[in-house]
Amino acid sequence: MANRTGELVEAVQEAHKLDVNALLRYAQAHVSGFPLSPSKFNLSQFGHGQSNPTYLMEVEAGDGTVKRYVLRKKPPGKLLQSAHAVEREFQFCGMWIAWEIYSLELVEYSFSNVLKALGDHTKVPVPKVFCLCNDPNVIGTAFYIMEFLEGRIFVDPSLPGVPPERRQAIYLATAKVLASLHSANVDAIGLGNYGRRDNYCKRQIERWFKQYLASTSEGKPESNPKMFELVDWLRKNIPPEDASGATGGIVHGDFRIDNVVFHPTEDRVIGILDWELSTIGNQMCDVAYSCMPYIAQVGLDTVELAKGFEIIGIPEGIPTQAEFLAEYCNEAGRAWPASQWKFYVAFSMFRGASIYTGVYNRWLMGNASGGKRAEHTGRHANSLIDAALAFIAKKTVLPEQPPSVSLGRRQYGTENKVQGLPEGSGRFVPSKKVQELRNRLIQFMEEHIYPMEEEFSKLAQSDLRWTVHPEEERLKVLAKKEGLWNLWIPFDSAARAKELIYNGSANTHHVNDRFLGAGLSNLEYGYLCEIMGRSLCAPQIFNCGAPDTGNMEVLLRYGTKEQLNEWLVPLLDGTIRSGFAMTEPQVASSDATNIECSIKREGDSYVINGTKWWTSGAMDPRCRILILMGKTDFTAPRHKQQSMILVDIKTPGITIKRPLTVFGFDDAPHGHAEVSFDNVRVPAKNILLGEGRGFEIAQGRLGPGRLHHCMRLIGAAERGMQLMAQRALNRKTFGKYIAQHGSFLSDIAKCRIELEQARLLVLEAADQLDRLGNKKARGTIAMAKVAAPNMALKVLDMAIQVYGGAGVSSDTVLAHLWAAARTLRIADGPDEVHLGTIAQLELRRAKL
Ligand SMILES: Cc1cc2nc3c(=O)[nH]c(=O)nc-3n(C[C@H](O)[C@H](O)[C@H](O)COP(=O)(O)OP(=O)(O)OC[C@H]3O[C@@H](n4cnc5c(N)ncnc54)[C@H](O)[C@@H]3O)c2cc1C
Repeated sequence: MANRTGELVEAVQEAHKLDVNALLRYAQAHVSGFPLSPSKFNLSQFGHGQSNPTYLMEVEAGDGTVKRYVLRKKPPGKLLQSAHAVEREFQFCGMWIAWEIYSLELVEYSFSNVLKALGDHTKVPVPKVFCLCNDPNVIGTAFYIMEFLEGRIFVDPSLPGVPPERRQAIYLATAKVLASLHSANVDAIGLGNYGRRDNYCKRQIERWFKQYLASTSEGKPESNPKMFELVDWLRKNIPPEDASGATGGIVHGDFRIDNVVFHPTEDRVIGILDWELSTIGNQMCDVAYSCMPYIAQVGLDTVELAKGFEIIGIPEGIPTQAEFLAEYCNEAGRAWPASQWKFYVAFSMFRGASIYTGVYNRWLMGNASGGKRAEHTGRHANSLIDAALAFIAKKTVLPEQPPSVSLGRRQYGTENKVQGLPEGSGRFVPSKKVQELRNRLIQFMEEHIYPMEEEFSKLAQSDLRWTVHPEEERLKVLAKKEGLWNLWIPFDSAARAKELIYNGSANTHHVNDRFLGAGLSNLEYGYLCEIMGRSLCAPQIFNCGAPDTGNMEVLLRYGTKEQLNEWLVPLLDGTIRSGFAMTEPQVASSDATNIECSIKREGDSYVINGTKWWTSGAMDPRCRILILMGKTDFTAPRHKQQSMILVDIKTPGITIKRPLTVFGFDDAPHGHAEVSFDNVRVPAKNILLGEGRGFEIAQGRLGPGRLHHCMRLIGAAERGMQLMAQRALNRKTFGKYIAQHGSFLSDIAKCRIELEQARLLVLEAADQLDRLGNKKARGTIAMAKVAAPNMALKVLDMAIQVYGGAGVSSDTVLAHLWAAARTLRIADGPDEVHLGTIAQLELRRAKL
């Protein structure tokens, strides 16, 4: 939830009280338009995020109008013994810390000049500064009075309570406004002498290291040898652009989302606050610092360093770090910083560690301005040093290139143009990279998969039906080798997996980058998934089958590191398979609030009781893990009763009761099982995300995973078209090839029209999913889910018709493809539910 700027105030703290009369006199003399004989004057203090005491001045003029101003002053705290040092307050990652700055004269309140220059000469949104008072005799310290901005401040970077699509807009607006600040021409606006552009980081490393040494000298907290290691690395890895000043310009110094004021209702920035640390320097430091929520979060009120979004999962709607950066780079015209990113992030953490050590030292001496809240800062400093070193040790910290399909569908830099659509191409034409993968996939299908279909089908109808054909495993190894493995993984999920699985895991010796797909967007995968859909046995050979992809996506998004290592790694490797157990025979499960399976906490375990059916994949001998949805609290609000939990299929109390059949097909060896759970006890740590989060996970799971069915249905229909045309060109009835009969020509043409319509809709849905996220794309996804199976059924039915008796037999793949397509009018959520979604959106639009 955002806080209104006017609601962030509280009574003035005792230590920050000031001479109100003196203040009023000064304001009347120096602030133009300030009421001269106010009937009321109220002073309150902002409680959040103010490095220096900041007050709201509310003045009621004689005519009853109320004017609001903001006053900001230096803190009253004790000065350090050094003649040059002054104590200031500074926030790092959302909380208060005290910060010492040497050489105050470098920045002595001259930031008000920056605000003025930016306000007068650029479009960078900054509050107007009305006056600056350097005379400590007025209210005890220097201060300035500026415009009060009525708007919203997002105190928590995870934006709780904000709808996902707005989270995206808020982050992108933040990236944009930082870019606009960094684009200001300092020479043209008279700030050329505000600081030095070159060697900023070099100077800062020495300054903060000196500070660290001063805070850890004899009789003070012990120094951490790892800090020396970190400094050594930083000194050796300063990017060349730092020396040249190529990335030099205005640096805000404390640029975070909660130092930005948003418009009261629109997701645009109306002001950047807290300019005390601004200077001229290397702007990439601002950029890295603004990305800290993705990497690590610390605060005075927390004992431990909290993990960043890239580790714990990015809240829905918030762009990935790469997307946020891509937006910034695009707007600021900056090169993609992949090769320097380690340095800038590590530098941010190093600076934080030095600051925290200083605060801790003062806390031990009894004069930290954060009071008791500063007691954990020593630990934070060491955690930051550890985090910085761990970050440096990572294999990759950013993709080599910015996301090819960014949130705004933009291209970043000329070198990336080749990744986009070829010149003059249409909207839905695959890029060269995708086209190349597609060709390889088609070749693989022709050489290895279609020829094996009959063989696989024979085994599936034999007594050995619930065993795996050895050729299937051999083809999986081949697909891995050819880079056609796990292509479904969206690039952002791959980045998270890399982070969580590869770094420091013991269980990854056999897993490498090949297991994380080809860095594709959902749209790009759409062109490939379609090809796999031409054969029922293909998706598994490429490790792209349902329900594994949906389950892997759940683990990628919501699993803990331990869960990922135990279950996701073997799933990505294709050595085990999984099931998703939600549907129950006794209740209408298209409305998942009906489900009755109970998940009850008992000590360190959860105990599961209930019956599930249509648990696809549970018959497979390789199936090891089920994601089960049940209720942890039958009394909670309707959508908070459900939870998801990981269940090892071998747990006592689980009985696979029977395989279900679809029009007689049991889909062996994969199968769809009825499964009973009788006092099944699983460790409490197996819960996903937490109790009551089941629906939230289901939303995440059902987006991309379910669109895969639509993509495959396009492929199934293409297979139908191809078989239909071949048959019609080769078989004669009543003296003519079927293809010469007028009715056939009309039918096949209509099938083609419907197929192309559905394909475009599916691609559009995938594209919207990439650009807008699950929620905003839901209308188009719902349309695709209705259109694709209905179209495929029509085309396959027509192909079956052309094949006559052979069509309804199992001698061709058509009957099985048709049966599978028919289930998807139900299994992927009944048509009626999707139609309901589409209709609701339509009516909502009409009401606007
Ligand atoms: C081949 C196959 C594989 C499956 N795999 C899995 C799996 O792996 N895991 C899993 O948990 N489940 C799976 N399912 C189950 C599937 O998700 C459910 O069948 C589906 O959600 C519908 O639930 P239900 O069968 O209880 O039908 P019900 O909820 O009883 O619905 C029956 C019918 O009611 C009507 N209806 C429902 N809602 C509305 C509405 N809002 N407006 C108008 N009419 C409505 C529709 O005609 C619908 O078909 C699979 C099903 C099949 C056929």
